[in-house]
Amino acid sequence: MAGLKFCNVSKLYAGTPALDGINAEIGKGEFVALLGPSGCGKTTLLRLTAGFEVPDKGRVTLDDRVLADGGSFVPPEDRNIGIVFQSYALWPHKSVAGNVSYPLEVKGISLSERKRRVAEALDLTGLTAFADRSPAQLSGGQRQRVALARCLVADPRAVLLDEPLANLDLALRGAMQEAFTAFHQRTGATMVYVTHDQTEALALADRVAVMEKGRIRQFAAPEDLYDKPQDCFVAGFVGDGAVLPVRDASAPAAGHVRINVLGQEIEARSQTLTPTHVCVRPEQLRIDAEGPISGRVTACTYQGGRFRLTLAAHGATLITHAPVRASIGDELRLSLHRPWTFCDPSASASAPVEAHA
Ligand SMILES: Nc1ncnc2c1ncn2[C@@H]1O[C@H](COP(=O)(O)OP(=O)(O)OP(=O)(O)O)[C@@H](O)[C@H]1O
Repeated sequence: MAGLKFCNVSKLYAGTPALDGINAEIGKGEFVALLGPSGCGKTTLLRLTAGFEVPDKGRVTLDDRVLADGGSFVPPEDRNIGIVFQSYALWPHKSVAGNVSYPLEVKGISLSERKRRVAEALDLTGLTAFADRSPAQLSGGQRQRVALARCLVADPRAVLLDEPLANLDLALRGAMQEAFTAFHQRTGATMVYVTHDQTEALALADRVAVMEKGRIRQFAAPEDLYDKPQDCFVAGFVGDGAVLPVRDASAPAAGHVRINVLGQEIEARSQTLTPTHVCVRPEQLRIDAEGPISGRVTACTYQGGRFRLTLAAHGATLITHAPVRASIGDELRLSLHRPWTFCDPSASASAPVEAHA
């Protein structure tokens, strides 16, 4: 399996950029998720990789083979890239084995070789027992696994997955996420997975590219996106919590700053000496009878094993977790523990941003 590289790739629709100068490298065998709000360009980047779209600018390479670059363009059928769609796209009149075998028949592979490769793909996707069933006799998750097996049987150099779990219910999505992870570990395939569901992206991928308005805002491991977001968009889009402007930063030691936030001077983590914002995750804001910050509960929702509290404090909206239910209007004391700061001069210096739940 090969690595994918995007150099300064742009795509315009009617003069409006759907992709705007994408630079990214996806390593051989890496599982990468493209995450972002609707319309940010995730599907366009995937379609461009598959060869269904031609970039207006830039170069796409797979394992050092140029797929698209100015005048040169490799058509989809010659890229050897597998694609799994949300809609499964199975042949209804063919059996599971027949569906999986089809790409090999088209390539003129011999019957014995086809049988061997189909058996291997069915085994990898846990479908051996369903080989003779028709797609109509399968659940949604099983159909999606047939689509995955059919894509893999051709031994693609990379696998692209476009919101493959969007049509499944929550329980099945969880089971399929585990199936994808197990599958990736067994095959070592290079996988690019499009989703607007951050839980799915953070759970599955080695690295996540967070996109907004046709650009990649940050491309990092899930834990780094959550713990060390580089700008207000990523801090607000990934994970829960609040993003607040900071004042009067000073740097006592490398990796640390003292900042003024919520009326307190506190120590925060930082890679910059001049932070403009702080990202406060719920676990960094603790209910603490001795805490210096006062907050009023404005919402309380049960999240299974804990309550999520929304609080108004110093003109900002904060999020924390509590083991017991709180009432709207309760006044709580809070303390803040080593949040992460970053420099994002393009964001408004005074407007607090509430992160996504
Ligand atoms: N064929 C097209 N013609 C014109 N505009 C398009 C076309 N395809 C996509 N766009 C526009 O390009 C932008 C990026 O679309 P894209 O489908 O890549 O977004 P996305 O991040 O995949 O969104 P979603 O999560 O809703 O699928 C959007 O503004 C969209 O309206």
